[in-house]
Amino acid sequence: MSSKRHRRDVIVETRSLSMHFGGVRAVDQVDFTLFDKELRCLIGPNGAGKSTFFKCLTGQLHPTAGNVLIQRQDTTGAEPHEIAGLGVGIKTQVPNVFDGLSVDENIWLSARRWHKPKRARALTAETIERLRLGDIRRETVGRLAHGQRQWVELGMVVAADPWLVLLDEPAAGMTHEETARTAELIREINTEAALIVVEHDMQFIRMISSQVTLFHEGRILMEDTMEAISNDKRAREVYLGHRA
Ligand SMILES: Nc1ncnc2c1ncn2[C@@H]1O[C@H](COP(=O)(O)OP(=O)(O)OP(=O)(O)O)[C@@H](O)[C@H]1O
Repeated sequence: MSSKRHRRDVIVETRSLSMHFGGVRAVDQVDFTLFDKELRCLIGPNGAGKSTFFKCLTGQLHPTAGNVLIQRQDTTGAEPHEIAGLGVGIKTQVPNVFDGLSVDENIWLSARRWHKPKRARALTAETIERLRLGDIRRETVGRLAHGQRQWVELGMVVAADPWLVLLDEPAAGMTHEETARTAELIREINTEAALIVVEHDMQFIRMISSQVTLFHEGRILMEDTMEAISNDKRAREVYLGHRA
């Protein structure tokens, strides 16, 4: 990680970011700011625009208008591999593992994509330990349970040694225990990197106790702690009423 960055540096910014699909304003003039080492969850009811916003950050979608800046660099319209090349770890909802390879091999490939062999080996060992994947390191990923596969994917993100991590629903389909373990992993990753996490599971958000950005109809309705959002009448109406 760069030693030039400080905790209060703005590392992700969107300016009037919009993504329209025909007449649907999925994301509508969103101004968003993330500081270094922050852990931020994006929540909102179905169709609020969280995933679309996330995809504009990762380069999966190219916005209709406005700008995305990552470390003050304008990345509007960049491709996902270009964003990853800045040292950003991305986990999308679409699985990104090699089913026929072992856990070790998957993680090594990810580390080796960005680092020289010696550093890649060290990062692989470190990641296996950090994510407690030691017991399954030689297993073929295609044979793992859903939760374990998700952790291998998280491992692949971590193995690249990113300074910013973007995760789309990392706890989707997990049991309560797996969700708790994933929350623990995310807090651990946050000791070294900033994160933006799109998530539905409010229990999970409470477990990671992050700042939350609440989306509604393509816009940011509120930014605060989960507790403050739970206590806000309007936020409850648009979101929590359906879920809490
Ligand atoms: N590729 C697309 N083409 C057309 N409309 C889309 C497309 N992707 C998203 N939308 C629309 O944009 C709006 C925002 O969708 P988005 O998936 O970003 O919401 P979300 O907050 O992530 O919802 P969910 O929690 O259901 O995933 C919705 O009205 C959706 O139908």
